[in-house]
Amino acid sequence: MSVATQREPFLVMEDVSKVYPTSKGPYTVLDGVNLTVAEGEFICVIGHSGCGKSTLLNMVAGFNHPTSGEVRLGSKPITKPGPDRMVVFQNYALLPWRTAFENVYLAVNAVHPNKPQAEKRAIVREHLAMVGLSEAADKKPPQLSGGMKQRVSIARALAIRPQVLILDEPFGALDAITKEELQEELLKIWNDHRCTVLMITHDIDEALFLADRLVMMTNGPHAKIGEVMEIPFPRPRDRARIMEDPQYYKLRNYALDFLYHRFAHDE
Ligand SMILES: Nc1ncnc2c1ncn2[C@@H]1O[C@H](COP(=O)(O)OP(=O)(O)OP(=O)(O)O)[C@@H](O)[C@H]1O
Repeated sequence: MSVATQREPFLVMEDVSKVYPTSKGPYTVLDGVNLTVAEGEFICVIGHSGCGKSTLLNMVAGFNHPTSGEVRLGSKPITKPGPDRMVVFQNYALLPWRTAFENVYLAVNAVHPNKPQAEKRAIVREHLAMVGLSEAADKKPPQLSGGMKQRVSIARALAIRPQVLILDEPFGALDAITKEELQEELLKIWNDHRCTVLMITHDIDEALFLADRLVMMTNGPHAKIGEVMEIPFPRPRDRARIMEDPQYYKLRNYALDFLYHRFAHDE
């Protein structure tokens, strides 16, 4: 039995479909997506480019709405963005003319305008420290490496203390070593704070290291959830140890087979 079925449903996608109007007529991206996520779960979503992963996560963020069906958090339908759900994008989305500190401060200030300034500054410092960026607080994004910029984005999202952290391929633009470092940091932060995480990735090894469950989407149009894989490795996870586990390769091959044989892309 999955973690989600053992616990109260927290985030629910119920029969979600999305149709975009296009010049060639209606284009059905998602068709009947159902997923129940428990509070504190770490979910990775994988699927070929264009199948609708961002469309789905944007509905959880509240930037986009289902054409039919419903996305609920707690028992409330999600209708608009809110500080209970924060998004980290692949391209960081930082203000380049503001320092790392200011980028995080602006978000904290937007959500807590009435908190005393000293308290807001303390929240910013705490979260920059959490991602190892205390020394770089006064640097602006052009002076930061890709990994550092993504750390600022993660600090900014977490400083709001969201219930759901949505990560849209956050490490896709980083080199392999930086990516592994950030995966370790994200996992440590998640272990300490346990918010619910939804993360899009194209990297099966990343998903196997991070997630409780891997959601595998079929190809679009009319994409849906093909399968959900339970990732059974105990936590805290150690990358070297799980890679020695024979189950690791079984799960990896299963996901690869799903993507490259059963739902191979046409092109
Ligand atoms: N506003 C829109 N109007 C029309 N079509 C759209 C719109 N937004 C997305 N699409 C189409 O919907 C499909 C799904 O897009 P989406 O970005 O959700 O996919 P994805 O799985 O996240 O892709 P990738 O992995 O490349 O980021 C694509 O074919 C895209 O062109």
